[in-house]
Amino acid sequence: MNPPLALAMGSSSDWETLQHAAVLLDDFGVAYEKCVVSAHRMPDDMFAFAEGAAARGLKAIIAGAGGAAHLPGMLAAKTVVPVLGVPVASKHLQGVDSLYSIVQMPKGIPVATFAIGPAGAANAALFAIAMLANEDAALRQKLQDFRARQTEAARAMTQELR
Ligand SMILES: Nc1c(C(=O)O)ncn1[C@@H]1O[C@H](COP(=O)(O)O)[C@@H](O)[C@H]1O
Repeated sequence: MNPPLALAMGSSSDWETLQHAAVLLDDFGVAYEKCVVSAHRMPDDMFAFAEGAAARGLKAIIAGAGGAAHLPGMLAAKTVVPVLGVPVASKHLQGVDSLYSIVQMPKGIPVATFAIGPAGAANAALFAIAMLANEDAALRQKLQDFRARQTEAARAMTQELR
């Protein structure tokens, strides 16, 4: 069976950020493909990737990119598979450029946009898991268990103050 999710990124340098999504997907036992597919460095490959996404059975694409981050929007332009955009922190503008590039999509081609950096990558994975959980009761239970553990960990924080 083909994996339901893809992690796409503009450069291998984005993996440091996107791996925070991968770790969560691994923990939840959700399969994914991963690739570097830059919109401006390899546009033909990026088009082929996006055009084949639905036929490969992808249910969502988590796309991370930094700087002038065209990738999530360009993928969304070429497929109706939902694209979850992760702004990667950039060297000079700390990822504000990436965030604005991804979040400010003109009306008509949406990209769901997450926070800059590792937290955004992790939340994109959790969001994708929640989407898949709509059709998968076991996965929904895992997500609820994850939330319950997180709540317990947060409650335990008060004890740490003593
Ligand atoms: N934003 C994009 C795209 C794109 O949007 O197509 N392709 C590469 N990049 C970004 O360039 C940054 C620097 O890349 P290098 O580290 O390879 O120089 C990365 O964060 C990547 O996402």
